[in-house]
Amino acid sequence: MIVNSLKKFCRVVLPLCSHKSLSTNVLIRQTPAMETHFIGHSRSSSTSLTHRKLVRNGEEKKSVIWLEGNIASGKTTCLEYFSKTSDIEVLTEPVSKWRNVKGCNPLGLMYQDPTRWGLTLQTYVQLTMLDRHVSPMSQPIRMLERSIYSAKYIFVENLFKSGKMPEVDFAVLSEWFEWIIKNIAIPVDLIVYLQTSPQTCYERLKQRCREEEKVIPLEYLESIHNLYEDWLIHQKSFEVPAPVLVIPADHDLKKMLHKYEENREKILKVHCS
Ligand SMILES: Nc1ncnc2c1ncn2[C@@H]1O[C@H](COP(=O)(O)OP(=O)(O)O)[C@@H](O)[C@H]1O
Ligand SMILES: Nc1ccn([C@H]2C[C@H](O)[C@@H](COP(=O)(O)O)O2)c(=O)n1
Repeated sequence: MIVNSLKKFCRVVLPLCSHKSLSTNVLIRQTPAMETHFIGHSRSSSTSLTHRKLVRNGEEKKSVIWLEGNIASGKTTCLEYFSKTSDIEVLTEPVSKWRNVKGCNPLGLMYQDPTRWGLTLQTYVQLTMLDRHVSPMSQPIRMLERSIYSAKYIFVENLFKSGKMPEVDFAVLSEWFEWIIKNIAIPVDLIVYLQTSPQTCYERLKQRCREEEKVIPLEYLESIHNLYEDWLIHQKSFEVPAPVLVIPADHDLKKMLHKYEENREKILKVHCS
């Protein structure tokens, strides 16, 4: 019955979108260490629904950029910076929902007991991120904090690989994820990866002092970091659905704001290409 409802939903949503595939091959341009660089888009995927531009019945083309990075790498701060630009809409992760769904806190529960609550949180993350991905765009460019892809390839994967998610929970989440990306258009034109050291994130996490995250050890951030590097830098773990722009992000705030400005054109060029 759920599958039928989703199929019905797709019949409504999918006609709003047209899919345009990129024909680029893997291209890694070598640059000096710590410089911003692009990593080309690999079409290793088995799905034909990757990399697409959202076109709504003859309206102008819209572009979607995902901002990816470790916990407390500075994604929200970066989005805040770009939110001041006209023509860009910024969607942050719905963390407030993850902390409060009908008075319950799945994020907090997950950190307290990942084996029991990992599935609960990640099911909700999957739903709320999907809602973000298919919501109508109000501007020509959308910058979205993370994605349904990183939820699965980084966070669910980490729970499972570290032995904290039962096999059956992982199997159910995986089937849901595969069904979603096969049947629902998830637009993306560019992935911006804020590349930080786990140590930097650890310090920023402590400084941010989110109650639920007080239990996070450095090793957790190291695991998330390694999964991100394998996915977006080495491109050896999972499908990468768009080209990747890597921005080294260990610098202080002032330098980072400067770097965002330096990269503005590269990021926004995606809309003209
Ligand atoms: N370049 C930076 N240098 C130092 N602190 C930073 C920098 N960028 C962000 N912060 C701080 O680090 C914490 C995490 O940043 P945030 O943007 O919330 O990360 P994320 O959204 O990736 O979790 C916040 O307290 C923020 O003010
Ligand atoms: N699929 C996900 C996505 C995020 N989280 C956690 C990680 C953080 O504690 C919090 C928000 O992340 P941030 O924006 O601060 O990087 O949500 C998760 O467990 N699973």
